[in-house]
Amino acid sequence: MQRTVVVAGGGISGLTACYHLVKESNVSKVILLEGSSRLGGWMRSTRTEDGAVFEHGPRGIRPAGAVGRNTLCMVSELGLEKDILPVPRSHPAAKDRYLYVNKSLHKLPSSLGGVLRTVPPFTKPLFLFGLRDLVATRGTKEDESVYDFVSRRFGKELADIVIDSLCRGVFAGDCRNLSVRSCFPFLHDAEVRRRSVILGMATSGDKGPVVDSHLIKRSKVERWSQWSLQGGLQTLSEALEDFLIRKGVEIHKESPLRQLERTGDHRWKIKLPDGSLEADHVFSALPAKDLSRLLTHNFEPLVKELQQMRTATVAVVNLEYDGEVLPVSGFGHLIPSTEDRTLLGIVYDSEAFPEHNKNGPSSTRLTVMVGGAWFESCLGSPDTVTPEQILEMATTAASAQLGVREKPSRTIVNINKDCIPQYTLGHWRRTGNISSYLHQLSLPLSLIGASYHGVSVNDCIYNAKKAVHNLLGY
Ligand SMILES: Cc1cc2nc3c(=O)[nH]c(=O)nc-3n(C[C@H](O)[C@H](O)[C@H](O)COP(=O)(O)OP(=O)(O)OC[C@H]3O[C@@H](n4cnc5c(N)ncnc54)[C@H](O)[C@@H]3O)c2cc1C
Ligand SMILES: C=Cc1c2[nH]c(c1C)Cc1[nH]c(c(CCC(=O)O)c1C)Cc1[nH]c(c(C)c1CCC(=O)O)Cc1[nH]c(c(C)c1C=C)C2
Repeated sequence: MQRTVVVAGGGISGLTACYHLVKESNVSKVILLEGSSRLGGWMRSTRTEDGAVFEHGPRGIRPAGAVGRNTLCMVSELGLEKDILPVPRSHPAAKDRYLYVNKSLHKLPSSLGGVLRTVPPFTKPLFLFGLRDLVATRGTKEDESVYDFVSRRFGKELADIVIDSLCRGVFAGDCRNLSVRSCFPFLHDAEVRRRSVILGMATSGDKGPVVDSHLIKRSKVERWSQWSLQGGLQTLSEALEDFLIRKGVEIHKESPLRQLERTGDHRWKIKLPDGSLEADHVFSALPAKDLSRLLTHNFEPLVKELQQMRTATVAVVNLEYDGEVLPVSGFGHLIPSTEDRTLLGIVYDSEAFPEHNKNGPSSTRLTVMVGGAWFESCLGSPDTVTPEQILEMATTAASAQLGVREKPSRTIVNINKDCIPQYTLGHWRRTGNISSYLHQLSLPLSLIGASYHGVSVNDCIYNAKKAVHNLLGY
């Protein structure tokens, strides 16, 4: 096909779209336009001279489900099997997760015994919350906040402690504003199908396509919970970049799109700071807000929907300490908003991926996550808060919550502005309206990226592939 396709945005979504465009189609030209000086977007790892790796964005990918298997297939095709660092489900860094409530750490139950007895910070055994779900009636609203849904089906205590924390640990968001239908579609579907979340999930199975590869089989046999790569997850975006260069994709860094408009002959004209180019089809892998700023007034209905999409800012603080300083082993701990609104949680990175520790004597690496949906109300504008302020909060938290009295030997602070989309109430309607609009106008525009149908790396990769397949008519 004699066509030029432009992919806007070189995060993991845009890179994956280019990957499938050159691998599976005969599009004559693929052009990737990235505004910054590097590819990968939020997938960003710092590698130090003494061998340590620090993640500033995603740090672990789940192998489970259709989306998890799809990512593993791409990893194999890119020749990265040798670089995989798996964490088995039996490892403390997979099964031991903590909540910081009433100024102390509480391990979340990971066995049946723990669910049957009362364990702090809860006032009754967790299975009793489940009994309520089995008898609760089906909800009547088209959409509901995650908080309201869980309070209604499992009770307020579970919503206040567990669900509040979970939403902070995945979306850095407030469960009172997030949509259950869009953030946790399996919960919504389970209620619709079986009237009970527990029954619905017990009977849902894994309906993804049956793809099997050596790596997928290995992930099942070794029962992986999550994985990373030697050199950090940035190794994945770098491998994609190398592949695209080899396949002749035109990659333009420091080329932020300024405007996207239609030409008289139904093509796109893309304005860049130093000129313009034309394309037959555009994949936008940009955050929704950024895309809304590029579209001219002819696309007002689309712009309006995109403008309503919200994001949250997270300050990510990497701390390294000499020696083993943690009082517990595990994945990390989350802090419910009732305990501390500003501090979201702490990941114990060196537990899951000791391979990323510096060479030589033992060390501990932690990541403290700060702000999220509470950033502006607690800390003010991300443009005025200083890295020193954030670092002070992070080291104080490590000291108060984990008893780490030592001074960190290395620190890195990043204020990731607008880094996580917030699927608020009605998100499903907004994405539905956008699809109908693009379809009605037969616009040669595909929207991919974390803004729409899932924020995890797996979701971004899966949805980018699906959009390319839709274009190719698969
Ligand atoms: C702190 C943090 C921790 C996370 N942890 C995990 C985790 O453990 N596991 C997991 O699965 N997921 C995690 N995620 C989520 C996941 O990393 C992201 O959702 C995903 O990387 C988003 O990828 P994307 O390509 O859709 O968007 P982005 O990474 O935002 O990429 C968009 C790209 O578009 C570019 N751009 C913007 N405007 C323009 C323009 N006008 N012209 C050209 N280019 C432009 C940007 O520079 C950027 O490179 C985490 C995210 C964050 C922020
Ligand atoms: C405290 C803030 C955050 C932590 N991680 C993230 C934020 C905002 C981002 C994030 N974490 C996960 C995902 C992907 C979800 C997926 O569907 O694959 C994203 C975008 C994984 C995750 N992390 C935690 C949970 C419960 C999950 C869900 C999936 C899983 O069970 O693995 C817990 C958790 N996250 C953070 C901490 C400190 C923490 C503690 C237990 C950091």
